[in-house]
Amino acid sequence: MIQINHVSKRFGELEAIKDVTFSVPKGSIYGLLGSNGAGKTTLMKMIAGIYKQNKGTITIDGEPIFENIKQKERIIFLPDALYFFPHTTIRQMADFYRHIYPKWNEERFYKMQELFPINMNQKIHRMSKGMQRQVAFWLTFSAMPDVLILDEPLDGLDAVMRQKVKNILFQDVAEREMTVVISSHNLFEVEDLCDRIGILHHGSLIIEKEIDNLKTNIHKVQVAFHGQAPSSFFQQMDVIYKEYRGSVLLCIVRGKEEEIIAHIQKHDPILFDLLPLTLEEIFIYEMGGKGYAIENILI
Ligand SMILES: Nc1ncnc2c1ncn2[C@@H]1O[C@H](COP(=O)(O)OP(=O)(O)OP(=O)(O)O)[C@@H](O)[C@H]1O
Repeated sequence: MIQINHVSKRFGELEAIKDVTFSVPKGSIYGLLGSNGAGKTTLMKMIAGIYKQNKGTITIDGEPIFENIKQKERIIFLPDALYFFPHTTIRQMADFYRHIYPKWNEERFYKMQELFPINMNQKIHRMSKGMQRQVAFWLTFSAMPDVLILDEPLDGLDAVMRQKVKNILFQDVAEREMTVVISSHNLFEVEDLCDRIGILHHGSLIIEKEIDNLKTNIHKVQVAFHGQAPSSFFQQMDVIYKEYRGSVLLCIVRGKEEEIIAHIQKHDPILFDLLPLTLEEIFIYEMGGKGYAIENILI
């Protein structure tokens, strides 16, 4: 279990993370979302023990992580910009990982050659960006971390390789209860991978929910009336966005599905549809509610 408790982080005058609290249960996948510069990488670097928070506590299975070698041997942080030692081969990097990570699994490393079709004696710096990312996953999965922190993890991988990596990730979460934190701007991927998400905005956690719960409380409504929508239509409904497309009114509404349907039907619409939102749409409208400009992007 990763526990983040009232954590703040400053860079000089900038408060990059402001009083953030959440937890990630063992054996689950947590998606960290947010606009550019929201603080995702900073938070992940603190969870990985690379940065020290100015306030609050971060623990993994009850123990603080910063400068804790025993804990760090259980964690791997895969940054968006990968780093390998210059001129090393995959085999040489694997030998390095074997000394660093006590749970390194040499048998798994060899077995994964079938999944990552790259010669292990090839020099990594000569490989393409996507191949280097494959190597990073190959080494990471062979190191058998208990906690895996992934910053924009699947960038640069082709569709087949993305699926292979996701399968191993799911397998490690299900079979050995690996705990994963992922940050990504690809919300379709996050939706597919994560059990729970947190949205960061200007360093604060503005939403923190299970993906399934997130979707049950926000809906897209398409409705039309004879003439304009009656003013009472907007009362008693938590409309977070609205836009007219000709005579059709498109709204994003917070609330329970059955209550929204009952309210709308009371107003005798000539057309009415209630549609689910994708995670990408939820992200856009929730961010809109926090002052992030979203005009005319209803999809
Ligand atoms: N080492 C640092 N020194 C000073 N400021 C920093 C440092 N690292 C990050 N910041 C600042 O902290 C804020 C959060 O940055 P961070 O990289 O955590 O955002 P992010 O959510 O990962 O963004 P993106 O989605 O664009 O990658 C930004 O304003 C950034 O300029």
